[in-house]
Amino acid sequence: MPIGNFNVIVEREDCSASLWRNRAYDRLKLHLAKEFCELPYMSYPAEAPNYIPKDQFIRYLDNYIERFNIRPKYHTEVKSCTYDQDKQCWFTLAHDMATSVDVRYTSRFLVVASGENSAENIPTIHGLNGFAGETIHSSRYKSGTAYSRKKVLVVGCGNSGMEIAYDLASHGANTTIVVRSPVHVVTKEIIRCGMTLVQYMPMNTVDDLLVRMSNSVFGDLSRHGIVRPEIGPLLLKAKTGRSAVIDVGTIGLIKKGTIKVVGNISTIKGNIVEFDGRKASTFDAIVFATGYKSTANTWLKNGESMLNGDGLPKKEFPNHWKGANGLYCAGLAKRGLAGIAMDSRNIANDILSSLH
Ligand SMILES: NC(=O)C1=CN([C@@H]2O[C@H](COP(=O)(O)OP(=O)(O)OC[C@H]3O[C@@H](n4cnc5c(N)ncnc54)[C@H](OP(=O)(O)O)[C@@H]3O)[C@@H](O)[C@H]2O)C=CC1
Ligand SMILES: O=C(O)C(=O)Cc1c[nH]c2ccccc12
Repeated sequence: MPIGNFNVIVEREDCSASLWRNRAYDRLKLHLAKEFCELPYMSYPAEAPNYIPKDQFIRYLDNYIERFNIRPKYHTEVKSCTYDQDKQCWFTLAHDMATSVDVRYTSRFLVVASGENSAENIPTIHGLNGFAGETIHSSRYKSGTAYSRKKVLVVGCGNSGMEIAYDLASHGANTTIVVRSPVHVVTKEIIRCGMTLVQYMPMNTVDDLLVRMSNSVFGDLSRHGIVRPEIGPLLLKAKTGRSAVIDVGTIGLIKKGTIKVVGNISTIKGNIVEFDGRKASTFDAIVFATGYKSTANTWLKNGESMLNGDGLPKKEFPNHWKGANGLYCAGLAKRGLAGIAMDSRNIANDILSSLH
């Protein structure tokens, strides 16, 4: 039956908790099909330190759904989720983008797993509206090919900014990156080691080790404008949600002078960007690798028991993952991969116990 812009509504009762728990995966695969294959770490030259062949990554995803018997619902966008007090269930309106069909799900449980990294966050910067060049958020960045020989400023030195800066420089862009705060640069082996050890040892002991190992790999980067935070990488993640950055080759290019590091932007005038404590430069393009916002509050209609207006949990960790009426959230506590794993276990156990 036609409703608004949509063509057909299909009634379905088979929505399981796992389907919603895996909404993030669903989105990932959708992106993969359309865009991911062109993202920086897929397009690195094969000799780059962390190069992952595209087919290997896709194989990993396929193995994952097979191993856990997940049936992802691809190309589907959730429009709204509302709790129906009378029927005591969650009512979800979704849109199948492949067929332009609307699908209605009813479920006893609803798990919000749409992530902290949902909508682009672009900061307010004086003069940005009048910037004469191109501006793009990291979420829409695909490859450095189009930026060859251009002067590009990357704003933000999280994992996105550092990867994109490497990709731009590898494609011959004259690349500068804004590093405004202290950051922990690590290797993927070091962070993996830390995530394993912290399951058995105190966090500060592990953090000490991670900082020592990282310093021995990268040396003191302060003369290049990169300073370590006072607290270790794992505690920083737990306290502030800020991730360590896995180097993909960017640090080598910074040391060589191929990628330049600058401090915070103070103002933009035409195509001239001025920085704190440093003279201004002109740029052809600015890539905003300035992070994301949750958007769960836009489609979750009566989730006040769990989320605030920013689409993040109201309750403090570790009690953030459960709302009222079978509502849960996984991966919204800014606790990284370990936090997501913890949420998933709590939610699965809670659902299991309420089914008995
Ligand atoms: N290969 C991987 O594993 C990858 C993982 N990720 C993950 O995805 C998530 C999102 O990452 P990402 O997109 O990098 O976003 P992040 O939120 O991690 O980083 C945003 C960066 O932008 C900076 N920033 C924000 N506003 C400004 C501003 N006005 N001026 C200057 N700098 C600013 C922040 O600095 P400040 O700290 O000062 O606020 C921070 O360095 C993270 O968890 C990350 O670890 C992302 C890419 C690849
Ligand atoms: O779990 C997190 O988010 C962490 O901060 C540790 C971590 C796991 N995988 C990563 C990839 C890039 C940077 C940090 C991590």
